Amino acid sequence: MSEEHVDLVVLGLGPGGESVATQAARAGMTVVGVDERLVGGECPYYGCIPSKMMVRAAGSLAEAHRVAQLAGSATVAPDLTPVARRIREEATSDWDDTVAVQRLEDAGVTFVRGHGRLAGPGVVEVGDRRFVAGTGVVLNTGTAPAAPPVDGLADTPYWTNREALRATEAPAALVVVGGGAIGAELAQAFARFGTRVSVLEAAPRLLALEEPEASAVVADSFARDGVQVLSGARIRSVTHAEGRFAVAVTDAEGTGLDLSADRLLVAAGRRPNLADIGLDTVGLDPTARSIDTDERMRAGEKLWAVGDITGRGAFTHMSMYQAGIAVRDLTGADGPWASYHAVPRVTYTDPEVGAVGMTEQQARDASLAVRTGLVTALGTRGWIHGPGGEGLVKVVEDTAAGHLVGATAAGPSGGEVLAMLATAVHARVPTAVLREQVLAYPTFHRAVSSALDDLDG
Ligand SMILES: Cc1cc2nc3c(=O)[nH]c(=O)nc-3n(C[C@H](O)[C@H](O)[C@H](O)COP(=O)(O)OP(=O)(O)OC[C@H]3O[C@@H](n4cnc5c(N)ncnc54)[C@H](O)[C@@H]3O)c2cc1C
Ligand SMILES: NC(=O)c1ccc[n+]([C@@H]2O[C@H](COP(=O)([O-])OP(=O)(O)OC[C@H]3O[C@@H](n4cnc5c(N)ncnc54)[C@H](O)[C@@H]3O)[C@@H](O)[C@H]2O)c1
Repeated sequence: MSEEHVDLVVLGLGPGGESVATQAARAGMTVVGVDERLVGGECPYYGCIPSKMMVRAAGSLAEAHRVAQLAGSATVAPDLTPVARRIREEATSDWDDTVAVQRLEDAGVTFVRGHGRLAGPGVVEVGDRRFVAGTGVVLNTGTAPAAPPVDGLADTPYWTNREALRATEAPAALVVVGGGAIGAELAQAFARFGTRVSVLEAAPRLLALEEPEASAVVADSFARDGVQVLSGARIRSVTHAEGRFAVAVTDAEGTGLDLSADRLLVAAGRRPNLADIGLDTVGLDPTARSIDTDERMRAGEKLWAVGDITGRGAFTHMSMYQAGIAVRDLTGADGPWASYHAVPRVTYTDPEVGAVGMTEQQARDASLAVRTGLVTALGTRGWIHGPGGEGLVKVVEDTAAGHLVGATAAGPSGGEVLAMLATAVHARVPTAVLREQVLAYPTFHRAVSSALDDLDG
C-alpha cells in the first residue's frame, strides 16, 4: 500500500465536504478529497435541486388550473418531459460530476474516487492508497435512503428519491411511504402531473416534525390536489407482480386497505453513512445515528465532522454552515462557532412551510415559559392572491426572555417570509422591538405583525 502525506483529507464530498476541501486548499493546505459517488453529494443530483425543479414545474401546472378562477381559461396537459430534461441536462449533466471534479481540482484539491475508511487518527485508506493527514480528517459522508422493515418491501423494485428524480414520465398511480419533507414534496409534485397518489404516514400527521397547524394547512392543500393521505397508517406488507405494487395497510381506525400502484416511493427517513468508515479505529461507535461534534465541529483527535452525520438538521445550508466553522478552526481563525438556536428549514410543498428554531412543543419540552401567536390566513395579500393564497404564521415566544424562540410561516412564499422570522430568532430581537417595525402593505409578511398581536391572546 502506498503512503502519501498531506495536511487534510476530506472524506465524503457532499455540499459541506466540497466546501471544506475547496476553502482549505485555497488557504494553502495540501488537501485530498475522497468520494465514492458524485462530487457534491445528494443535493445537486438527487436532492434539493432536482426536487425543487420538479416542485417548480408542478407549481406552474397548479397555477394554470387557477386561471379559471382569476383570469379566463387555460388548458393544461401535464407532461414530465420538460422538467425531466431540465434535471438531466441543466441540473445534473446526466448525473455526471466532471465539472464539479474540475472545480475542485482547479482549487488545488487532489480528488480520489473510491470508498474511504479511517485507519486511525488522521489516516484514511482508499483502495491501496493510504493518506496520512498532518492536520486531520473532515468527515462528510452524509446519508442514504433508509427502507423501513416492512414485510416483502426489500424484494420489490421500489423507488427512493434517487429513482423518483430520474423519472421521465409520471406514473399513473404512486404510493408514497412517508409524509416527511421528501415524501410530501414529491407526492404533491407527482399528483400535479396527473399521478394518483396515496401517502402512507406512520405518524398522526404529515410533516410531523413541524407545527400541527402547518401540517393541517398542507393536508388541506393535498386534499384539493386529490392526494390521499393515510396518517397513523401501518404498512403490513408490500408485494410486486406483473408491474404492479400491492400494499396492504391498516389505517388509523384499524381498517385494512389494499392499495395498488405502478410505482412505490420510499421516503421514510435516511440512514447515516457511518457503518463502514472505520469509526472504530478512532474510538467512535460505528452503529451510532450521528457523530457528536463540539462548537468547532471537532469530533475527536485530528477529526472533524460536518453535514447530515452530525444530526443537527439534514439540510444543505447546515452542511455549508458547519463547513465554514470547520474551515475557521482548521485555519486558526476566530469564531463565530456553531450555534443551533435558529436553524431554518423550508418544506417546498404548496403552501411552502418555512420554520425556524423551536416548535411550540419543543419550547414547552425545554421548560420555557411559552406563549404563542397564530394567524391562520395571510391578511389582505392572502385574500388578494385568492386560490393558492392559504397559509399561516405562528410565533413562539419565551416570555421570560421576551423574544421569539421559534416561528413558522406557511403560504405561497412561506420560505421567503421566514427570513424576517429567522433574523428575529437568530438575533434574539426583543418582541417589543419587532412590534415597532413598519411592514410594507400589502405583503404576505405583514401577517407576522398579526401573529405578534395574537401573542396577547
Ligand atoms: C429528495 C431530497 C430533497 C432535499 N431537499 C433539500 C432542500 O430543499 N433543502 C435542503 O437544505 N436540504 C435538502 N435535502 C437534504 C440535503 O440533500 C442534504 O442535507 C445535503 O446533501 C447535505 O448532506 P451532506 O453534506 O451531509 O452529504 P451528502 O450530500 O449526503 O453527501 C455525502 C457524500 O459522501 C460520499 N460518501 C459517503 N461515504 C463515503 C465513503 N466511505 N467514501 C467515500 N465517499 C463517501 C457520498 O458518495 C456523497 O457524495 C434534500 C434531500 C433529499 C434526499
Ligand atoms: N426542503 C428540505 O429542506 C428537505 C426536503 C427533503 C428532505 N430534506 C431532508 O432530508 C431528510 C430526510 O427526509 P425524509 O422525508 O426521508 O425523512 P423524514 O424523517 O423527514 O420523514 C420520514 C417520514 O416517514 C415516516 N415513516 C417512517 N417509517 C414509516 C413506515 N414504515 N410507514 C409509514 N411512514 C413511515 C416517518 O414517520 C416520517 O414522518 C429530512 O430530515 C430533511 O432534513 C429536506
